[in-house]
Amino acid sequence: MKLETIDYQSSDSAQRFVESLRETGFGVLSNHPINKELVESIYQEWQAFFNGEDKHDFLFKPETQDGFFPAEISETAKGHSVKDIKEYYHVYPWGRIPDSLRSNILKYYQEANALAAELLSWVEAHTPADVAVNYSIALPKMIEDSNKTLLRILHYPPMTGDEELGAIRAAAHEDINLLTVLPAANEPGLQVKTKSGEWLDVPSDFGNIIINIGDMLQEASGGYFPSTTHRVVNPKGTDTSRSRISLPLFLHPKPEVVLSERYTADSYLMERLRELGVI
Ligand SMILES: O=C(O)CCC(=O)C(=O)O
Ligand SMILES: [Fe+2]
Repeated sequence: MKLETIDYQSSDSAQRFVESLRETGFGVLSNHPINKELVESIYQEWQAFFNGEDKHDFLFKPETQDGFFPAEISETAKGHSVKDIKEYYHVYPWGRIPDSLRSNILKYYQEANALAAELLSWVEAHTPADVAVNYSIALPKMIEDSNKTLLRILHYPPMTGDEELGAIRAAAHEDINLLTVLPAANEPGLQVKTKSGEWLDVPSDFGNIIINIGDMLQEASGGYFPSTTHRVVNPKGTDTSRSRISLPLFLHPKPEVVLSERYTADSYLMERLRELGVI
C-alpha cells in the first residue's frame, strides 16, 4: 500500500481523495488553500511558547479542556500503559489563548475549518447512497458553528535519554472525531497502520495537508469509512535533539448531532473521554 499525494486543484481530486480515505483512512493533499507562511509562523511562535515559562499560567481546566496540558499529565493512548512523550495546548475560539498568539492561531482555525467543510462535502458526495442514508444531516452541517472543534498544538520535546521505557511520542491510536486536518509537521515521525498491519510513513513534505478519518465518521458511516490507527515514532541519531511541532484540527460535530442509532456526538465523546481518563 502507498499513500499518494493528491493535487487539491486537479479535476478529479475529490474522487481520488475519498478513495484514498476509504482505502487507507488517510488522504494527503498538495496545492491546497491553507497558507503555508501562516503555518510556519505558528510553528515558530508556539515553539517559543513551549520553551518558555508562561505556559504554566494557562494550565488546562478539566471542565472545559482548554489550555496547556503539561508532559506530566499527558495522554496515555487507549489500551496503553505508558504516557506519550508530548505536551500540548488546546485552542477553542471561546477558550483561553495567550494574547500574542491569538491572531495567527484563530486565523488558522478559521481557514482550516473552511477547508474541512469542503472536504466533508467531498466525502458526502462520494458516499454510496445506501451508506449516506444513515447520515442524520449533511456532514458539513454537522460541524457548522460547532464549539467542540478542537485545534491542538503539540510539542514533542527533544529526546533526553531519560524517557520511560517503551514510551514514544504518540502511541498507536485512533482519533475520536469525524475527520482530522493536519498540516505536515516540521519533523517526520507520523506513521499509519495498513490493512495488512505494517507501519507506513505518512509523506511529511512541508506544505502538504494530511487528513485522516476518526471514529465518529466510522460510526456515522456504519464502518464504510475506517478510522485508522496511527502513531508518532521517536527520532533517531542526530534528529533526537530536535523538537517536533504539529497542529491537528479535530473536527467535532455539535453535541446534539445524531451519529448513529447508538450515539449522539456528545454521548460518544463523553464515553471516550472517560475511557482516556481525562474527565
Ligand atoms: O503529531 C502528529 O503528527 C499527530 C498527532 C496525533 O495523531 C494526535 O494528536 O491525535
Ligand atoms: Fe491522532
